[in-house]
Amino acid sequence: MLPDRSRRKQIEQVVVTAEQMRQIEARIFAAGMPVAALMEKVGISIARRVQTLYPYPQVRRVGVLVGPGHNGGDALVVARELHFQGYEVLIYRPIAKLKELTNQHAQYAESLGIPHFEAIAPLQDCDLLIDGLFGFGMERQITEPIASDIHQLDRWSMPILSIDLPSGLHTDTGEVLGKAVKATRTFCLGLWKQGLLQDRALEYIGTVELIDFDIPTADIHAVLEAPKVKRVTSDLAIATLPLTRPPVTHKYKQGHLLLICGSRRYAGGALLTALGARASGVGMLSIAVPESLKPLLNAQLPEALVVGCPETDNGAIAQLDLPEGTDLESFQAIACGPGLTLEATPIIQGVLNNDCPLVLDADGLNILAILGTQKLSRRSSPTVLTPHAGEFKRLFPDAPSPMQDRISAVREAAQTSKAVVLLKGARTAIANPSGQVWINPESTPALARGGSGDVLTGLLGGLLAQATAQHISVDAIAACAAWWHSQAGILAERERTQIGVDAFTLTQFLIPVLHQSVG
Ligand SMILES: NC(=O)C1=CN([C@@H]2O[C@H](COP(=O)(O)OP(=O)(O)OC[C@H]3O[C@@H](n4cnc5c(N)ncnc54)[C@H](O)[C@@H]3O)[C@@H](O)[C@H]2O)[C@@H](O)CC1
Ligand SMILES: Nc1ncnc2c1ncn2[C@@H]1O[C@H](COP(=O)(O)OP(=O)(O)O)[C@@H](O)[C@H]1O
Ligand SMILES: [K+]
Repeated sequence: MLPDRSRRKQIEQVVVTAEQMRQIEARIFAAGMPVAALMEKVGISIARRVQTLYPYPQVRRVGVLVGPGHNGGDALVVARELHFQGYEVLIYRPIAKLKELTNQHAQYAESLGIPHFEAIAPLQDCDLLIDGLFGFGMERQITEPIASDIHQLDRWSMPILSIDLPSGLHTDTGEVLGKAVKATRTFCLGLWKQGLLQDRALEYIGTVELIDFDIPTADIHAVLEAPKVKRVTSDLAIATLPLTRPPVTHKYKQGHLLLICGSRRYAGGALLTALGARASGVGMLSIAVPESLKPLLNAQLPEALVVGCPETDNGAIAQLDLPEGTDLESFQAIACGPGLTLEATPIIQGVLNNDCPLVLDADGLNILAILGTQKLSRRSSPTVLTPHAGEFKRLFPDAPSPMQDRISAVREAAQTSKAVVLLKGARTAIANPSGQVWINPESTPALARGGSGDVLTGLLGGLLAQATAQHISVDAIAACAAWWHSQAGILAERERTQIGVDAFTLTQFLIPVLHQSVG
């Protein structure tokens, strides 16, 4: 058995579907753990957290929503424990027929004199609600009268704590099955459920915390074969980032990145991409921009080698004019796209035909959507695509919608294109061509702001150049870039409020957040 801290770090990275959770639990029960004992353990852990967060007598009246399955059973254990701690507990039990174990707990709660109701109205004056209607056994749409009762909760203002998942959310896709509870906090049980990491679930889940119930890691490994879905925790990201250098090295051993970005019309995008790249610590930074942008870039990034390129009439890059003796394969990575405009199509064709690890974003993706993603499978070096949902749809019209199950969408896109795909959003998801998925579990809507994606492209390009030099996998480094970028947004928000995080400010928080995280 692993020491507790290291085990906890590992399980925080694991993400499961309902089916995988069922299989893991089945192994635990087959090994001899009684179902009732596990329910007791889980229920008591939740009751303790409730007491810490909402202590008696500041909070007195607690309503407990009880469904027919084991989610309801957990809720009844919580109800009983809170009753013994002095809280006034009221139970809402809309479905009379309960699973056997749940029924036993219901009978015992009755024998203790805890009142129960079929209707929701008697719970109106509660200070707090515990939602144990449905967990990962939720299998069909919620129907009346429960749907209307949940609708009623939206009009009340007390906090709601959901057990395992907000009732009504699909465990894997985060879809609302008819109607769902909007939780203030979710106590996710044992392992992270995939649905809690989908953008569309975020409105429902509130703050999520994992209630560990000591699932043996051997049972997790036995069920979860690669490819897996992983949460990019801080521990995972910091362990992967190329943060230390050998004592004897030089700039070209620390990665040489070429950025190709900007046009006369979109000068700022080039600057933000370059500032993102600077923060990555890349050994050498070359930036190809239209000739007219060269003074701006030189003034802001004195350390970079700025290559001014001939321009089209509209101020886009007409051709790459790299220095004597340099070609596209001289770099450890190329990142291109922000601000290029569609006039830069020949430039994108050129980089696609070269064998250098490549990040494509913004207009790079819009041009690729016209050229077709089939081109990528002919590349022998890795390609990373960083679309937001709109770009994703243009690139992968046949993949599942990125507005719905983002994990299936990004996985299918990576498998068909043979690229690493980083689907931007509130919970950015990254997939590699073998089907491994990473999800960035923490971010802030402060990042929903023009230019913040450009910063990510530069940061990722710089990390990719270093990863190539240090043999770190491309998907892992893309996941690290998403983590670093959003952590910088979170720190910037803390210091400057949610509306204070413009993209330039974001670049100024990349190093401070790393400094804070590494300690
Ligand atoms: N299996 C275990 O022993 C453990 C389970 N735990 C809890 O058990 C939960 C899973 O339990 P279950 O598998 O019993 O499933 P749930 O309690 O999530 O719900 C399944 C029950 O709801 C019914 N149902 C599903 N969708 C419905 C709908 N739309 N309308 C009306 N009824 C519907 C099903 O027929 C079944 O009776 C977890 O989420 C967790 O809370 C925890 O206690 C840890 C241990
Ligand atoms: N609601 C949100 N919560 C967290 N992060 C977000 C949210 N919306 C956008 N982001 C992040 O902000 C960035 C926006 O990138 P992008 O859409 O390319 O913008 P731009 O092209 O203007 O730079 C992405 O990294 C994305 O993940
Ligand atoms: K629930």
